[in-house]
Amino acid sequence: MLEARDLSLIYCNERNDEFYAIHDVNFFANRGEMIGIVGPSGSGKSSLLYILSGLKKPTVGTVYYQEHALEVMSYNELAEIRRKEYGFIFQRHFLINYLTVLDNVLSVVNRNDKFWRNTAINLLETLGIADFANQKPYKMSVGERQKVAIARALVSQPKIIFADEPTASLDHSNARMVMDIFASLKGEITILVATHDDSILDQADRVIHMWDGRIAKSSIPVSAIENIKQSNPIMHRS
Ligand SMILES: Nc1ncnc2c1ncn2[C@@H]1O[C@H](COP(=O)(O)OP(=O)(O)OP(=O)(O)O)[C@@H](O)[C@H]1O
Repeated sequence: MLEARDLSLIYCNERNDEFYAIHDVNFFANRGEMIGIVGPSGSGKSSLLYILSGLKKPTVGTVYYQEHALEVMSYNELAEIRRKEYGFIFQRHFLINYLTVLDNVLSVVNRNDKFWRNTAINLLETLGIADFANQKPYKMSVGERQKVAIARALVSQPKIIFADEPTASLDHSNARMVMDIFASLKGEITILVATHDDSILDQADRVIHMWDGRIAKSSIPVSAIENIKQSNPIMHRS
């Protein structure tokens, strides 16, 4: 569904030396997979998400969405894919402070359509913030605003969610709730979660570990191995 070949992203520092934010990365995500991207600060997690979603162009390499190279798409084609098929949760939430919470969530769909309004209200209820629907986001806590951003990413029923530190401002139980929501969506929706906290990724199908812009290793969480064993009697016996 999403594939990247030979990606590098090169910046220049103030002395004009080149350095690699992303270095020779190859990546694929199948439909419905939940993939964690972990690594320390500065290891390239956000850069990788931005490149995979077409928000940033790599210096080298190509990203393919459903086998179409993003680099040959027109600005409008790419914008259309981002609007209809991708959901984004950024580290900065980019909420619109003069709109209500409900209208922020509806800002990515047709806000006058009853179906989307009901979908948005259901999401706010699931996330425990329905009482804030008619409030402005600046009156809410950071964690509550993060949940609004999560509802906005999910409301259009995207095919892929790109989530950059989606639980960063949440306490443990709210982080768990958000990861449970993601886990309930995987299978249908592809979910990429960048985080420095790998403890939230126990329900991921795969975790890739970034280090200095490279994928240092890829691993499968223990719970995902258990699921594979249960669905595969030969593995289960061993
Ligand atoms: N616009 C930019 N100009 C120059 N360097 C940048 C730019 N954006 C990112 N970098 C550098 O690229 C490297 C990777 O950054 P990136 O934000 O992708 O890492 P990260 O793992 O997401 O970090 P964090 O967890 O702190 O968000 C870092 O060294 C960062 O300073």
